Amino acid sequence: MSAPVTVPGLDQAPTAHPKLLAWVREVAELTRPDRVVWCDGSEGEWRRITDELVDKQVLVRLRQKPNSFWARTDPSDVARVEERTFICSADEADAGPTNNWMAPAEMKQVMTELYDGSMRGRTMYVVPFCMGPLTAEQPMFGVELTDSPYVVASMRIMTRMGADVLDRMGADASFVPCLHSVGAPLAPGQDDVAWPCSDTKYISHFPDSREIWSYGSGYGGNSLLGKKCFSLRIASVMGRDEGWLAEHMLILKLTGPSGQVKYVAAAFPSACGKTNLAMLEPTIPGWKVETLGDDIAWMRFGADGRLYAVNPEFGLFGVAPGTDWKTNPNAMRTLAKGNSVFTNVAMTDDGDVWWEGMGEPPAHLTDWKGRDWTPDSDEPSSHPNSRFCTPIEQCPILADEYADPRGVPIDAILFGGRRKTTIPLVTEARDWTHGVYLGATLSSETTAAAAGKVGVVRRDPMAMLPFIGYNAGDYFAHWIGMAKAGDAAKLPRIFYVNWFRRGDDGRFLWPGFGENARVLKWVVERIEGTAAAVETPIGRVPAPGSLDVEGLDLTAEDLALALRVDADEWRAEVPQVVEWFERFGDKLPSVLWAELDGLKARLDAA
Ligand SMILES: Nc1nc2c(ncn2[C@@H]2O[C@H](COP(=O)(O)OP(=O)(O)OP(=O)(O)O)[C@@H](O)[C@H]2O)c(=O)[nH]1
Ligand SMILES: O=C([O-])CC(=O)C(=O)O
Ligand SMILES: [Mn+2]
Repeated sequence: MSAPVTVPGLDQAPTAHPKLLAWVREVAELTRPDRVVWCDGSEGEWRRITDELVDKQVLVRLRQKPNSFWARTDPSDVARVEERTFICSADEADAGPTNNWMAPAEMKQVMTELYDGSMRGRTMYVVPFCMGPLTAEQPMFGVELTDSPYVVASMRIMTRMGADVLDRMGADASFVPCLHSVGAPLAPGQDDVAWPCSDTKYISHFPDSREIWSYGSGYGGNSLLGKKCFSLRIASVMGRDEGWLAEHMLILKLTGPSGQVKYVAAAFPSACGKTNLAMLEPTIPGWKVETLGDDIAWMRFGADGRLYAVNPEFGLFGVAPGTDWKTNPNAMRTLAKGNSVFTNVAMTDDGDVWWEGMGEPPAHLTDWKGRDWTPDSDEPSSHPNSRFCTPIEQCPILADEYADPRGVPIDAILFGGRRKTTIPLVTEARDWTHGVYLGATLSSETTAAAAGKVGVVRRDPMAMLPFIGYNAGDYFAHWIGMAKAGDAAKLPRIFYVNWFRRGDDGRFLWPGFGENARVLKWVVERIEGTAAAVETPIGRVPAPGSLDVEGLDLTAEDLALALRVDADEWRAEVPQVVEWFERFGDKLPSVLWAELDGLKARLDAA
């Protein structure tokens, strides 16, 4: 046991919450920071922290965007580390076959040794935050203790953070304790590096006690603990226990030409198009999209039996490359307002940001590793997982309902992945169970959003593979069971989309982006019963002529290829699904095996 210590700031707590006070003291005594700062989320605090980061050359102030900054990480610390992410449930079976597991006591012992003195020479910030509106009946509080001022600045953008939260917490609200250290203590007089981190990394979750311990990485998904760690991994466990869903989904509001409004949630794996769809500018006249969320949806049934979704986040943490005035003008408008942090993109000579996909590159840039870059350089100027972090309230098409703690009633759920072959542009599930089957067997090619090989097809159920905080077999059963909790007639309809199918020559068959509004239109017309579909072994696809392609520059052949259901390709998929399902043993709901049997029978008859 460490003796009680005096740490400047530790006792200046603007709260009387005994549990919070005790925990902050305990962590300070373990990690030994030079001082403790209780964050109030104010403008002045933001200025102090960003000024200090600019002084230390961790951030560069952008001259072309107001109150915005350029950050470069250590080249080794650029993405989520799934290999180092752990679900430490008391019972190993509760983590299931898709998660890394270690016993909670063992993990705590390992990490306590790592945290011992890990904040020496640094400031420990206390960041009180709330996921979802503070006006919710039961606000979802978290407190992150971190030795990274970059994390504090980013948390202020991504969450509702600061004094209001602490006030609302009072003296007894429960909160999720989130401990984060970059794992790079400084000896007296030792110079700091621009991006401290450690080769040893652990992103650990304790679902039984609802705690998060993160060590060694400063990168977004590993360090902004309100996001993937709390709002998906821990919240999915809360949802299992309390009868709701925490999902990796965007939320959008779609208004059609006759004024009809539909709310759509869509789950695509990381770097597979959520932010783009959430901010879509429809190419078809009379249709309008408004944004509610671009990454996470918490969904629960309302008293009226409908499924309501809330976006727990306060900012956008979007993939930079590919974002441009043509593909996502609303993101560009959001960023133009400033107040943003850009990480691992390139900087122009006049102090703006640049990344691949923005059109003609300038003659000279500073690349994400800080080197001179010209169009002749061998490597891209920006890391493929470089990100913008920007306030969602700056989004010019943010829907009014965003701030409503009741959320919006979801009419359709889309599942989607990145597949070069096999998966058609859009398929409608026959019913809820079939929809859950489509989600449970979702597959996608891996992207740069996680460390590891890119382009490998893997199953990514509901786009939640790296984010389900418990046994995925139980998670499927939870999804199936949701049908009973709600009003069956009012359940969202489920669809499966793929914007990424390619021709033999490697080009995308479907133009995507704003043109995806045409698929949304078909979805709405299916719900309203006005669009035709054909039954296929895998589900319902648009009948010829039912997908609006008027004015679209797309050959009939490419459209047919994008929509095609090829029985041979699907027969090849079946053994992969069998192998996938077998991993869950008797945890897999038998209705999913029955769905697979049905598919096999239909393919045999095809
Ligand atoms: N071809 C094609 N590419 C797309 C489409 N939508 C998005 N992309 C590209 O896919 C990449 C990722 O898109 P995002 O919208 O940022 O993906 P995301 O799902 O929000 O990613 P995370 O923030 O990691 O969860 C970007 O490079 C986009 O340009 C589309 O409809 N067609
Ligand atoms: O979590 C992150 O670091 C970024 C992100 O949104 C994802 O990878 O899905
Ligand atoms: Mn995104």
